[in-house]
Amino acid sequence: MRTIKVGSRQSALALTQTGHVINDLRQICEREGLAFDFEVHKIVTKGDLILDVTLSKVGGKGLFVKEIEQAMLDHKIDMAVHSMKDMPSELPEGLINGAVPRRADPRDALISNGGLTLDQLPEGARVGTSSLRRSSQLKAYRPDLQLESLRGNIDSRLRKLETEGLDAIILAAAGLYRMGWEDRITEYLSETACLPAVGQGALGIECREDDAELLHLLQLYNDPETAEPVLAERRFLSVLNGGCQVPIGAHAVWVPEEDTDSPNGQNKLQLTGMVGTPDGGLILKEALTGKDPVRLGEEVAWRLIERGAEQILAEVRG
Ligand SMILES: NCc1[nH]cc(CCC(=O)O)c1CC(=O)O
Repeated sequence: MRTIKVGSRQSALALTQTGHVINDLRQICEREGLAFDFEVHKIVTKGDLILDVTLSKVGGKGLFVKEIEQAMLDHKIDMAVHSMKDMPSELPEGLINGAVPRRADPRDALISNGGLTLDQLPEGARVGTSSLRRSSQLKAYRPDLQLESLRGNIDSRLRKLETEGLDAIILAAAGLYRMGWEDRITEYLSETACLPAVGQGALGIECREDDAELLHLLQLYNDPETAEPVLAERRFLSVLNGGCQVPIGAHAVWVPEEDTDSPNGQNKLQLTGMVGTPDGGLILKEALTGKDPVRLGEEVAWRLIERGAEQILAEVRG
């Protein structure tokens, strides 16, 4: 019996996600007759220590994962569960993404006081979000809204809806579901109003690339129907050299291929990508379909680059 040491951040969401994954893995082990046990090791990351600072000011990709990756390389832990949208596009030498489990709801959710939808919020309403992607798109959709910075873990963000006198906040639906707090959701935002972050709602499971035993288990947990769209989104992001601190969004879904004789209707991917200015004055959006997730991600990124995406991003990074 091997005990897999699972590293996790201490936030309620991270520990809950890690717990869900361990439950799933235990079930696979039972079904397949594999002898693994699991124990959680809590790790404090740089991102956790500066939760009250606007992330775009701190900069640096992978603020929440560096310490965890070092512990893995040092064999202090064997694997870690990450929110895909917090995972840097390039992993350090020696580590790989061993599985992408089935994706949860990728949409952003509005949590408002009094149950008002985005369209019903009063003129000049104060909406909390720390994400440039969300504020850019919301300002484009409703230029009258006052976007306020909102940082912290999702539990403290929900509290701030009351304590900071905000009219509404925006959070990822997936995080609320995993915490069992989906009853707080007032409205799921459409992709027209707010295209989600790359990888939103998906998890990634990182481990050492030479850990064949663990990789065998993780392969049984991988969901290709999630992994491929997420790969397209992540390729898109890395061509634009983005992270979660720039106003970039993307979402890929499976769509039926119209021009096929196959009775089952073979599927292809449809990727929508966006880059916006922080003030919402300009939102560039492109959607394409294709079979190869990597090429699709690149093509959507190139289309946006042709339309000036790199100038927008250069200004944001300024
Ligand atoms: N940036 C923090 C973060 N990372 C993952 C989630 C939610 C879960 C997910 O998107 O998978 C959140 C909170 C949020 O954006 O509301």
